[in-house]
Amino acid sequence: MNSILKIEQLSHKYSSSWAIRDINLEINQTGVIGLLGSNGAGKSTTMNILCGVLNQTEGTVYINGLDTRLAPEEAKKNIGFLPQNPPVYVDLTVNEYLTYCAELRLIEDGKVKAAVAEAMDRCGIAHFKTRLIRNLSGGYRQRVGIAQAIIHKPKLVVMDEPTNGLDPNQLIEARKLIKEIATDHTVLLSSHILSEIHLLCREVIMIESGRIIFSDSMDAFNNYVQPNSVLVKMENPPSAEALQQVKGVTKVEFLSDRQARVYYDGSEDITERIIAAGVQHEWRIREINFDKGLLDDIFKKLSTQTLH
Ligand SMILES: Nc1ncnc2c1ncn2[C@@H]1O[C@H](COP(=O)(O)OP(=O)(O)OP(=O)(O)O)[C@@H](O)[C@H]1O
Repeated sequence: MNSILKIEQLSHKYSSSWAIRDINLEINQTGVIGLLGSNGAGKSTTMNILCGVLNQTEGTVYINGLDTRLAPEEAKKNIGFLPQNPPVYVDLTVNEYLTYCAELRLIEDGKVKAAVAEAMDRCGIAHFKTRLIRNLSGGYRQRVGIAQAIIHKPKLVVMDEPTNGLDPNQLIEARKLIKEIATDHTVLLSSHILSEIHLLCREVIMIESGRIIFSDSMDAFNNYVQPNSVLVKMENPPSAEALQQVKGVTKVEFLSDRQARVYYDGSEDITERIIAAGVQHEWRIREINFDKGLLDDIFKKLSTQTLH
């Protein structure tokens, strides 16, 4: 059977410098696969090549066994793409825009209506079908972007930083939708936020300076990386001493009035414990994330090794 995605020795050069170098990978299953890398690591370049938006300098991409250079139209039937800034036409209604996308995807005339209805249903936007896209919130626009990416039922759905810029509620909804989409599609999703990849992905591919430095399951990644701090945002924060009373917490640093970096002893249930204490003492916790600063340490650690 053909792999859903196979990349061989992919490299790309913009004018004089290489943005990605010798990327090799193969994906055979549904689920969410994370492409994790800091800004400028080469995520968008890789995704743009996969989706045929950019022509690679060297190497080959196969989608469902089809070489994207030799059979671009056929290969593209198997890909849906949600770019970093989706080209959503704001003067069209949701229904008009998705109908247009379905036609672009060469869905047969008689099947367009049903395809649009199914994509809207799946993305929870059917009730907004006659609304102009300009009048939708960021979260709903993002859903329209996801709907266009799945309208032709591609095997592979590529999403470039899909949760960027969403507020906490929209984030929760977007994650739920992406996980649901991944039950019968392969979703390749990029992010520079480790906690995002942690929450969403079955497998993780880390890219740094245009090269893959780690590629394995999330479990393998978790065994490898031991985060030891979380960032906690609170509306009504306690003193550092009070936070330090939570079992497992080893040190607390306030980064601003309402945000603390909380170091802990590696306990898996540290977030639950902080939340329970927060509820009990009314700290009004708004967000808890594994410390993003940590990513740099992981990159440093991995960059000095050859893990594939
Ligand atoms: N059109 C371009 N012309 C020249 N260099 C580019 C161009 N696009 C990207 N680059 C460079 O290629 C490298 C990889 O960029 P890319 O956008 O793929 O990274 P990224 O991981 O997606 O980062 P970000 O999250 O910031 O989008 C960077 O050094 C970037 O400056």
